[in-house]
Amino acid sequence: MTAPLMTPAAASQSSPPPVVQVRDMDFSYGTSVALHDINLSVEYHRVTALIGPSGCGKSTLLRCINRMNDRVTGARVTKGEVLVKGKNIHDADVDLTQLRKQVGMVFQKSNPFPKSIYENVAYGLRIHGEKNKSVLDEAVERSLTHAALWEELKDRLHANALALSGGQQQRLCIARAIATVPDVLLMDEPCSALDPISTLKIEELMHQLAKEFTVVIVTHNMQQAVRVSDYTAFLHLGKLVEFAPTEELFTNPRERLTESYLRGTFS
Ligand SMILES: Nc1ncnc2c1ncn2[C@@H]1O[C@H](COP(=O)(O)OP(=O)(O)OP(=O)(O)O)[C@@H](O)[C@H]1O
Repeated sequence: MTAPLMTPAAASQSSPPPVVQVRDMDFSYGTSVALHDINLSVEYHRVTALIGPSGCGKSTLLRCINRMNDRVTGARVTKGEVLVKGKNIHDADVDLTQLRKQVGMVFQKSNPFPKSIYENVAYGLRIHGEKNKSVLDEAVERSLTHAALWEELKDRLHANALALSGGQQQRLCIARAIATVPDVLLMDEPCSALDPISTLKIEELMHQLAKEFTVVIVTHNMQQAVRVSDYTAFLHLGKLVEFAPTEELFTNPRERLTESYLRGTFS
């Protein structure tokens, strides 16, 4: 007897759940609502881009994934939930340091510490108690390799990170963020302060990084979203208007609002 074919429902049951799930989430800064009823699923080992006009809530949504908004007085999720690997990140037993190890972040402006290249990358492991030199050495080499910096920097690991170029500093920040092997890497306009060549290097890195991690990137640059991402979410006025595979969203958007944003004909 031949085995019955798997139904689509059974097939979807066997695939892993998304690494990040935002469900029915509202978010406010004090009394000002910044995000309304957001639903977003981020798949493992994919690059997901958040796009939309200035002030639509891209960075706020990104920072909800590792509770970076907790630093802002009065900022809070007022409805819904955010799950990382199935765990609600607002549960009372969530340790913020562990969460930010699991969900690393790279900012718009590179922010290396005024320490050596080696110490910048080893930092996250050290604060989690790692003292073994060979473990640290291995993590520094692995992370700099993933950030396409090892060959450039391996002979000057003890030089001050602030002496690096802007593009190298940003790749060093990527190396620092991945040294603790996060599940998810959040990138908030990581190329906006960089020249075209440094931007290209970081864009080239993204697909490599997604082999090991899951990447969520905020970008103002629609062409960059097309070049680097597998999925794109378009936000407008705090609402997630459309979320789809990038090629589909850019070539055949379902929503008129998405289409007019892509065409640059917003009224
Ligand atoms: N720290 C804050 N306190 C109060 N309101 C804030 C804060 N940060 C952002 N907002 C507000 O929340 C809304 C969304 O801002 P956010 O920075 O998330 O948008 P964005 O799409 O990332 O914008 P941009 O593309 O200009 O960076 C805006 O109305 C903004 O003014």
